[in-house]
Amino acid sequence: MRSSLIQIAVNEDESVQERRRRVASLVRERAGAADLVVLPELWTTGAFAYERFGSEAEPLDGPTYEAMAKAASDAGVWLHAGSIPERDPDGPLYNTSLVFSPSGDLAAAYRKIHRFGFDKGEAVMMGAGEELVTVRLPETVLGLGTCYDLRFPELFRGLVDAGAETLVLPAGWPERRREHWTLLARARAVENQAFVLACGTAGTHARVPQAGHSIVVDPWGQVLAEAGPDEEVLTVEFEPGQVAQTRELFPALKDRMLGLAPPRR
Ligand SMILES: O=C(O)CCC(=O)C(=O)O
Repeated sequence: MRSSLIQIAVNEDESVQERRRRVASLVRERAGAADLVVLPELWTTGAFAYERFGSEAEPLDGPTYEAMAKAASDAGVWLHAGSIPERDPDGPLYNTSLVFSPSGDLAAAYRKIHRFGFDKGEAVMMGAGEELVTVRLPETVLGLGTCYDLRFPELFRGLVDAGAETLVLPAGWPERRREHWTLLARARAVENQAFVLACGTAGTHARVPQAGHSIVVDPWGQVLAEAGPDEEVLTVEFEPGQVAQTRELFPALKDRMLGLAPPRR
């Protein structure tokens, strides 16, 4: 299976409309070169451009949905289109990822569960998703997470319990915590014996330099490919059957001890 992670530069000198057009053509260029294309988190606004979340929020089937559905079908690829600031007509904003099939149909939408910012930004401006989401492709089952979710291993265990073999994580991870990004991506791959495809952004927005360094890790924790700091298309070929092989040869997931009693005092 071939996958391309499109590490987009999100800078403030490009309008949302221009970036949407540019990204759609980058996706189209993957026709024949990838089965699955992955984009980063909140690439229309930038993950740290909190002040633009409200003004640039879209309904689920808004302009980014339309452009990405068409790009997926033009290219004939599965497209994890990263995430958008979603405006729910009856509720708050959400940080919502969209996955399209090669015919341009929406295969899944995932609302980010762990919101970043503690007492500001996304954590106060957006609602929290409540549902784990997996997507069955012909070659593998995707499990979806977004950026800050990477810090919460129980989410990925939940996805593995639901059948996930390839964990896909769009992000807008900042440069100042890049070491955590690489370490946690590898940790999630090793502990879940799953592929991790983690696609970040490049550039600087809201004065926050982005880490780039999108990364693909195999179920043994080996880094198959890693991007540099700038805009880049990272393409990797991997063997989805390696998940079952790893889980059979080294069946640590079967040794989980669930429901442990709490300490007595
Ligand atoms: O956890 C981190 O260090 C970064 C998370 C983040 O930037 C996000 O979720 O948008």
